[in-house]
Amino acid sequence: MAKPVSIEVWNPNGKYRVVSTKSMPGTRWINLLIEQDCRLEICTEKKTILSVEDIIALIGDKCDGVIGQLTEDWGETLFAALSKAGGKAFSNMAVGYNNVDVNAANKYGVAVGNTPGVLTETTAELAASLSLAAARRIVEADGFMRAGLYDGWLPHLFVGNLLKGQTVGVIGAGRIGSAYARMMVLCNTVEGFKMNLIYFDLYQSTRLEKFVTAYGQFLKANGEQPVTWKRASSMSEVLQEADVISLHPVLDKTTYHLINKESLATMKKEAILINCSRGPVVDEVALVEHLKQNPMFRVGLDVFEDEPYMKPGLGEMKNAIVVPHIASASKWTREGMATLAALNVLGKIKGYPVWHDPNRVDPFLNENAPPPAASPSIVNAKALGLPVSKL
Ligand SMILES: NC(=O)c1ccc[n+]([C@@H]2O[C@H](COP(=O)([O-])OP(=O)(O)OC[C@H]3O[C@@H](n4cnc5c(N)ncnc54)[C@H](O)[C@@H]3O)[C@@H](O)[C@H]2O)c1
Ligand SMILES: O=C(O)[C@H](O)CO
Repeated sequence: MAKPVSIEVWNPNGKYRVVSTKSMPGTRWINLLIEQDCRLEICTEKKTILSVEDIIALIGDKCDGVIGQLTEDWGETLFAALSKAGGKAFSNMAVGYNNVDVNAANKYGVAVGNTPGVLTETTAELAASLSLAAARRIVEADGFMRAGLYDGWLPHLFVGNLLKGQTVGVIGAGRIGSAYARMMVLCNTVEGFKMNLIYFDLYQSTRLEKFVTAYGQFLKANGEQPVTWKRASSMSEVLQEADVISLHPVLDKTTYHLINKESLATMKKEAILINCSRGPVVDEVALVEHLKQNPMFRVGLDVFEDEPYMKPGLGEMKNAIVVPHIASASKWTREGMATLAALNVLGKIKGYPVWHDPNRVDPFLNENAPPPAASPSIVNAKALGLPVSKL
């Protein structure tokens, strides 16, 4: 028998039982559920990553829906348990759902939600921060100051890279990759870094191309060097040409170890590599070796191959900046992710249709109006034949 797991209960007499495997930021998501007659149980276990057995215990005998986390293994076992308990909905509190076996969810008729859009800019900002920190060696310089090593200005002290006029490469120019590219090239209110853009994606990003073209024209009209863009025909073209490369694809079998010993060898010796997508997109052992061999090559990593661990040697590399998967960690975004995840589950429980455009979820995030009667983003809506909202 599974060990009981500690919980906090909201609205004990609610008709629908919804479980959240973690406490999530904000209270709007809680209020939205309890106003719609849900009994909400939030797991309060102290351990960071719940096991499949813990989650089975949380699901229990009757459960209408679960809000879960990207650290959990949502496969056949959990979807079978949820379905047996009468559950019809699961939502990750994340846009990435490589921890979810969507085929298993389909088999048990469980809708799978994710939280796109609300984290696009926040994640892109962290990728941009890592790019700047790596280019200007901020973490190294901070450590130097704290160690009391600074004894006066020197011409060679922590010389880094000027981004202006260099080329930024983006692999995976979807929502986040495009937002990052726009930040590195141009910006609506300030000048941006005026980098030229090269990107590789399975699909053309015409919106991004238009932005960069318009900014290039603006610069030219003002007597400045225009920025340029190029859609690469292969990832290797980006790796060879770009000075800063940021990874933003989904993780699947086409992107596993996209960056490996061979592809690293094709990059510029002083290139900067940023990963805010998923750890296994990079072969981390090969990366550590590359960092050792190329001290001017720098990386900024938010995600790791075997989270929460780093491969041996990575933590000692001065040319690596490492942060603990915090790219979406702004208050507004995390509260919004919680709201979207809760509404995904609630929508399915209430029999609402699925929102027609998961790239435009703003109406669900407006705190001053009730959310639309729809699930914001269900990734297997088509496979389950769920109706789409006409709102
Ligand atoms: N570090 C974090 O905290 C954090 C936060 C948010 C998202 N993410 C990760 O970022 C990913 C992207 O999020 P998004 O909202 O931009 O998703 P998105 O679906 O808008 O973009 C993903 C892009 O990857 C492209 N792609 C897929 N396979 C590819 C391949 N083989 N080569 C090149 N491009 C490929 C797709 O065509 C798409 O344009 C998520 O799946 C998630 O894993 C991480
Ligand atoms: O996929 C995601 O959403 C991130 O990894 C966490 O925000």
